[in-house]
Amino acid sequence: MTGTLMAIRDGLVVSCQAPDGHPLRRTPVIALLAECAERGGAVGLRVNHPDDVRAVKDVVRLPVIGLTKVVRQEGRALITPEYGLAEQLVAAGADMVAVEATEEVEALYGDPRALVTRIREGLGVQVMADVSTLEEGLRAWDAGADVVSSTLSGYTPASPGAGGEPDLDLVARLASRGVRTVAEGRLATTGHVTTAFAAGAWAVVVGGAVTDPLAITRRLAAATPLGTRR
Ligand SMILES: CC(=O)N[C@H](C=O)[C@@H](O)[C@H](O)[C@H](O)COP(=O)(O)O
Repeated sequence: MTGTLMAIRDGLVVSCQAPDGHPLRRTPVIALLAECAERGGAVGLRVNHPDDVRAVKDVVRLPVIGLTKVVRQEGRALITPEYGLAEQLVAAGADMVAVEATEEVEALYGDPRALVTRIREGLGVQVMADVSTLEEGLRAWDAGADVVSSTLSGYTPASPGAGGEPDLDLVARLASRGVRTVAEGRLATTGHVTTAFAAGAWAVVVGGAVTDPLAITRRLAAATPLGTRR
């Protein structure tokens, strides 16, 4: 095994993203977040959209897991549901591509396992399959995904939210079935990180807890006497 998978093994990947409408939603800002992550000891980055991938690759040497979120009128955004999007990410310099392998995406775009195979073979990059349940993870792994990530647990109808906590139980269940598994989604403390690795994680991905000062401020402000009275 080579490439990005080996580079991120046992390490921290920082997801450098900001949604539309967020004050940090500017490509140069995303590149600055990536630089902070690199200096802080991250071993990889997760970046949304070819423009941001290109800007980040210009300033850091870390491997980049690229994805493109497809925003829908209703419901959450889907993660790289089409081959053309993966092609653009790789052209922009992505070292690995993250695609969603959920029941939801299957209903709208067809079997994500075919997409996993097509990207691996057609673009020659490793694929991270973002899933929300054990079944989705096992299917993606059987289809040849290089690594499966718990990214979407808590965000699909098939996976009720875990009360704001990361779904490390899913990580443990996938890992115990021999699936190379990344712990991602709502990791916010060093305890989450160590528990994830104890559960068998290959790597961890942390986003908002590192890169979202708006959310961090909201959380801390809510704990003040003023915040609790609101
Ligand atoms: C659900 C979804 O679309 N997750 C996205 C996937 O790329 C990102 O918005 C998250 O920031 C990322 O998964 C890291 O998670 P957290 O920010 O909770 O550490």
